[in-house]
Amino acid sequence: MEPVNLREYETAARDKLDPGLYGYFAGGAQDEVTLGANEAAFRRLMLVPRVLTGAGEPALDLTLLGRQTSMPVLVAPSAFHRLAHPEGELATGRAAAQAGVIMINAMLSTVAMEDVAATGATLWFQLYLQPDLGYTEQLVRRAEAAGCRALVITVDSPALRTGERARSALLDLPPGLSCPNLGGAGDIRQVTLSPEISWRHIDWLRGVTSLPIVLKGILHQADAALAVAHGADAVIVSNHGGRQLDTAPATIDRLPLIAEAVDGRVPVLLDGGVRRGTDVVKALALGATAVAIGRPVVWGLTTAGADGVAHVLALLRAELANALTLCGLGSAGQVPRDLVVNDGPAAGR
Ligand SMILES: Cc1cc2nc3c(=O)[nH]c(=O)nc-3n(C[C@H](O)[C@H](O)[C@H](O)COP(=O)(O)O)c2cc1C
Ligand SMILES: CCCCCCC(=O)C(=O)O
Repeated sequence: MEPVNLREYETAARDKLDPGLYGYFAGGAQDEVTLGANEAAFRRLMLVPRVLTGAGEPALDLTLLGRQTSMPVLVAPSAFHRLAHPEGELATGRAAAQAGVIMINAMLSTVAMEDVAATGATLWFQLYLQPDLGYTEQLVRRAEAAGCRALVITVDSPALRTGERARSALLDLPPGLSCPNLGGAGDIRQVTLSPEISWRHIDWLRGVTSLPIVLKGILHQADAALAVAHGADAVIVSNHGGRQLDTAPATIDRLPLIAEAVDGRVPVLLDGGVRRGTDVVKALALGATAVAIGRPVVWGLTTAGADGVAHVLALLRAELANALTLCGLGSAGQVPRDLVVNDGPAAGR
């Protein structure tokens, strides 16, 4: 039977995947405290609807960094889509194009960015800044030439996590799979996650490209303010889906402070644990312009390729529209702060 929500897509994908691969996609760092916290924090928040507003069918579309998108949901960057489905990121790109949403293509994509761009999806390119600036600049130029519309710099990864589930499968891709964005042999070992990367590198990047720069992995309000001061065009509140620093806080809990620090100067995006349309509404109420989803896209891809990803996006769109309507709202762009109260079952009342 076809899955009817994003959680059912995870079950369907788990049933199809080799257990080690499922562990890589589903897992988080160490004790997976952050992984669990992302979803738990959404469940703690409750929505207080308004009634008799006559709002009509809700509008979901918006303009993000100069590009039209059909709803405030993006495809988060995730590596190695060909581990999930033979067509890999090509299938994901087709689904994103069909849904009219932005796809953030990972540096560690198993399909070249040019080929993903050819699907017609609006692409942003995710990059781990490399200490070798010449190499980094080559990647930037390639992303510009491929028509990527923004660079998403992952800033939560000065090192790779330790253990356990999410670390498996990482270093050796099966024969025939590589990361063509890296050039050469496309070997993951060509990527350095370096603790030497700093704001100086963001300044350097700002000087070499006119593409919008998005910093992904912001959790502290002071870093959000620094991001704006260093010329970032957007920030993504993210803990890498609980896959990097374990016991980092849930993203939705950090969002209000970050939105306050940014104060409307650039869009604030969020990822981590978004599984329902109501989660999207909560993030919009707490100051996000849009959200991104990581694992649900991989589950859709595993289950049914491009059709599965398209269905995941369609389900979330329908849930979002329904949640807005039930809240008495006519637009995803105008979700009031007082819609959300921190009053859920886990709050101990
Ligand atoms: C299998 C997998 C691979 C990922 N690969 C990357 C990556 O290459 N670069 C990156 O910035 N984030 C990566 N992420 C993190 C996602 O971009 C995103 O922050 C996270 O998945 C959001 O949480 P969610 O999965 O709960 O939606 C990855 C996440 C997963 C699950
Ligand atoms: C050497 C870089 C490994 C990054 C792996 C991709 C990723 O971000 C993940 O969470 O997995």
